[in-house]
Order: sequence, then structure tokens, then C-alpha cells
Amino acid sequence: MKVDGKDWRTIWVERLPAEGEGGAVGIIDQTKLPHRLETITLSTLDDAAVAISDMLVRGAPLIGATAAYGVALALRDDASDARLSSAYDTLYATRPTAVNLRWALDEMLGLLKPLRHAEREAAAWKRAGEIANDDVAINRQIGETGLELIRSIAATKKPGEKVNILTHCNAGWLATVDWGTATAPIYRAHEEGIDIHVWVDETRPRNQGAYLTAWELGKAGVDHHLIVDNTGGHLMQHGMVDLVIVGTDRTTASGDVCNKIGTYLKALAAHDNDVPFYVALPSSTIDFTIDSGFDIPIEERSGREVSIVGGITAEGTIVEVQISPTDTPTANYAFDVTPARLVTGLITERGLVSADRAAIAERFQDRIGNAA
Ligand SMILES: CSC[C@@H](O)[C@@H](O)C(=O)COP(=O)(O)O
Repeated sequence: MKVDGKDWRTIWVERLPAEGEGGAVGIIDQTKLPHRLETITLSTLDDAAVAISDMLVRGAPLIGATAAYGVALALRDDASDARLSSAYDTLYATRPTAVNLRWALDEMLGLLKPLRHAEREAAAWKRAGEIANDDVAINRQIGETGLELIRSIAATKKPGEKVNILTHCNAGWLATVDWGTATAPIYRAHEEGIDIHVWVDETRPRNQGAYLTAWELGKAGVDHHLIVDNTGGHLMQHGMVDLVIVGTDRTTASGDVCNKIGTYLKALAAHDNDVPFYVALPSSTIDFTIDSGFDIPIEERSGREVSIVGGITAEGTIVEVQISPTDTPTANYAFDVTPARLVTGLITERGLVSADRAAIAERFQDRIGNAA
């Protein structure tokens, strides 16, 4: 997406490996947004692993793409089976919930394992690049699917009325390589001149809505308001939300949706108010090995994320402040599960799919066999 007139992706190749020199990957350091747009270079497997676990990159599809490049970086001086397998394990351990991580690592391992050691590094860079490029094309397609939904709602509006969309967390271009999942339909609708407005949940504790989604939408010129996490129910009761679109870190074969903590409460409020609740996802986010959402591992992160909030002072200094008594115990569950019955539909690269086992199996028949 464009930021101040310049085209950006969240991850890119800075240097392919050449004689005697390893490759390198550039990323936007998302821990610095929205106050600073800074990039850093990943040159080693550990750089990639830390970027994922410390959330310099985050969002299920981008975690997958970064892991793929992490494998490529790992093979620089050693392309043995042992190195491949330790790179897999190191990257797999970074974050537990987003299944795109396992998907991307399996893609890499499946391709590289049968190759001769001397062929592996170049093949890894090529496949990681394809995974990144495919993500862009898939999200663009998700945008087309979702655009139809937004168009049909826009057709019911009186002149001057906006289509109001609520989103949670950041399933924007920053969570992918480009376009985003939940935001792709929003950006496409904006491009088409449809009058849209987005309610952006701040998304405590890490504030992906406040720090990232609000920044993205602002840079793209999409009308939006940042709201605190508990506002959605009130807005829905007052007819101020036409549809909810969120992303997902893992959706099961039966259509249960795991996404950022708080998503479930939005789905409940949407259900109670007859507001359509859609989930946008690439098929790499479907875990065909799991049926119930309650079998999905839920990441628990440091309590510091709950008790300490970062921001910028009026003087432009970035600071962290403690918001609770220093000795208050905290709990930090990063994701929750929205049962399929609360999901109106899945917005995918293969069109709109019902959140139920038969519909998912029918649309993604070819993917089921690949499930580990
Ligand atoms: C297109 S991204 C989908 C999800 O990964 C997104 O909604 C989300 O929950 C991100 O969580 P994060 O903890 O920031 O990685």
C-alpha cells in the first residue's frame, strides 16, 4: 500500500544470497508504529525468529511469510537436514496460534527436503518469494469477494449515508504482505468510491487497532474512528454498524474462528443485533487437522502487555507507562474462539464460504489432503 506516496510491503528481499554473502530481508518494525515508520534488516534465522516472537512482524499471513524467509536465511552456511529441521523447530516455537506459521514451514520443508543440499538455499529464497507474492494476490482476491458484500449494502443506503464497518485488531496490510484480509474489501470499496466508514477497536492490550489499523486507514484516506474495545455493542444496538469484518489466526475445518482476544464478544453482540459478522481469510489460515476451535492453542503473553502501555508525549518522546498498581497480577490471553454458529460467512480467495464443515470441505477439497 502507499504511505505518503511511496509503495510499501511489510516484508521484502533486500539482498539475495550471492557469492560469499548471505541474503537479507527487510521488514517494517511494527513495534514502532504509529509514531515512527522504521525498517530493519533480518540477516539470520534468529533475527527472523525474534521478529516474529517480539511482534516486529505479526498477523497470521505475515508471520507465515516471515517464517518462510527465516528458513531461507537459516540455510546460508549449512543446508543439511539437521539445519533444516532445527530452523523449522526454532521458527515453529515463536508463536503458537497463527496456523499460517506451520503452513509456511511445511511448504518450505516439503519443497526443500527432497533437494540436494547445494540446491536448497536458492530454492528456499525462491519459494519464500512466491509465498509472499501469493499472499498479495490472495488478499487482493479476498478484497474482490468482500467488495461484493459492501456493494450490496451500499445499494441499500440513501444518498449521503455511509456503509459502517467494524473491525477488531489489525487484519490490515500490516498483518499480511500487502492489502490485508479484513481491510482488503475496505480498500477496494474505497477505491471504487463507495462511501465507507470504519469503527476501529483499539484492541487491548497491544492496541493493534489504535497503533496499526488507525494508522493504515489514515494513510489510505479511509474515514474511520478509533473506539475503545467495549463500544461495539452500543454501536450495534443503535444501528451504527452495517457489518463486522475481522481476520483470523486459525479457522478450523468446522468453521470455528480463532482471532484476537475480544473477537468473540463482538460476534455475540453482532448476533444479538442481527449485524452480519464476516471473517476474511486466506485458505492457508484453515487448519483441516482441527475440528473444534477449543483445540486451538491460545497464546498467553507477558502480563507486561496488560499493565504497561506505550505512547508518545507531547514533546515527541516515546514512553511506556504503568497503568495498574505495580504488584497487580495480570493475565494475558491473546486470542479467543468464535464458534462457527456466530459467523455469517468466510470471505476467502475462493469467494464467500459458509462457516460450516461441508461448505469449507467442498470449496477447499484440494487443501484437505495437504493437512499434516
Ligand atoms: C490478517 S491477520 C489475522 C489475524 O492474525 C489478526 O486478526 C490478529 O489477530 C493479529 O494478532 P497479532 O497478535 O497482532 O499477531
